[in-house]
Amino acid sequence: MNRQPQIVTITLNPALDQTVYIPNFQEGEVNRVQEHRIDPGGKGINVAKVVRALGHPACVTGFLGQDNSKRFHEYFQQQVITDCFVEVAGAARVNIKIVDDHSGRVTEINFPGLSCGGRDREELEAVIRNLAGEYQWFVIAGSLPQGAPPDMYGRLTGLLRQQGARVLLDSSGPALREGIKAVPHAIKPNLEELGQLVGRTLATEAEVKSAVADLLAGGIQEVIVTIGARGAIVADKTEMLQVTPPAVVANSTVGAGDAMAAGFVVGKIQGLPLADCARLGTAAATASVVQPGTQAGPVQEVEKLLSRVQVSREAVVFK
Ligand SMILES: Nc1ncnc2c1ncn2[C@@H]1O[C@H](COP(=O)(O)OP(=O)(O)OP(=O)(O)O)[C@@H](O)[C@H]1O
Ligand SMILES: O=P(O)(O)OC[C@@]1(O)O[C@H](CO)[C@@H](O)[C@@H]1O
Repeated sequence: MNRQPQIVTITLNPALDQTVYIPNFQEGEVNRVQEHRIDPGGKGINVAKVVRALGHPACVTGFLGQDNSKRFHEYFQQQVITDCFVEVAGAARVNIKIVDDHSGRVTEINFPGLSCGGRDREELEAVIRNLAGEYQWFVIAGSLPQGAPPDMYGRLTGLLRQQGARVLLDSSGPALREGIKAVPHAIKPNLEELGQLVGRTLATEAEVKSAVADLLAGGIQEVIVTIGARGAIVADKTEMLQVTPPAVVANSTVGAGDAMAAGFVVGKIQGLPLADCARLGTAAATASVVQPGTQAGPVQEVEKLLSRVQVSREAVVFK
């Protein structure tokens, strides 16, 4: 079988991200919205939009709710993203992202989202089995919909691995804990998610490195730990790198982690070494942070940022 180096992303619980800009947002007070926008999102969909912005083909699958699926289908058509979503009853959630442009703080309100049943899951597995025969890299990302068993990502990862595909898993809580039992090729937790996964607080560089080393020893090939504006630790069996983004004025940090995953996987399919995958991921993440709402940065911006990303074997993230 001649597999294409296309990236398929799996989003079981998509969202319309409603980003509201409120200067000096005050909890418990009346707050007035200055600007707002809505973007089709959910982690896997965000990964696909960045993959496309970087000039690579992307295919998306997962569940969409039939009551508002049109909005997503139209978006995929506009962005020239191959659309293999399975429709289920209901509507994708609307997640609220409150950006305080004075402090730069983002408050996220994420709803539980779609519900799926056994038939829905069977239909999706059939779609994914077909795609696995054709494509090589899969990014499974985000929370599980209601009704999905906690080991659903583990099951999908196992199915994809059996067919020789590579999986990057980006989730949190029980979905991530159960998912890694199927040993995905790579994972991309943020610092908090990594702490929850290993069951300990990770405050120092040594603590993070030891958690990463434990995961690599368990068979995961690449681990990316994102730490917001401070950057990321990116590791495989041979090296552990620290990557710092250039200082930028953030417009919305929502989806920055998804952009990092997208750039990293694009680097992998281009056959780049780990340091360059980390650099491309970080440049894509930084470019997305500058954009309003949950959007990809343009490829020209990513290219300009590449040389300003610092990749080091020394302690730069926790210095
Ligand atoms: N304020 C910022 N300025 C520059 N780069 C940033 C900023 N915030 C995040 N980044 C970049 O984005 C990457 C991912 O950020 P972060 O750790 O916030 O991801 P995340 O928590 O997984 O995000 P999400 O779940 O919203 O996608 C970081 O490693 C960094 O390179
Ligand atoms: O509730 P989940 O599935 O964990 O995260 C959903 C979400 O916050 O993740 C994306 C940013 O990474 C947003 O587009 C979306 O609203």
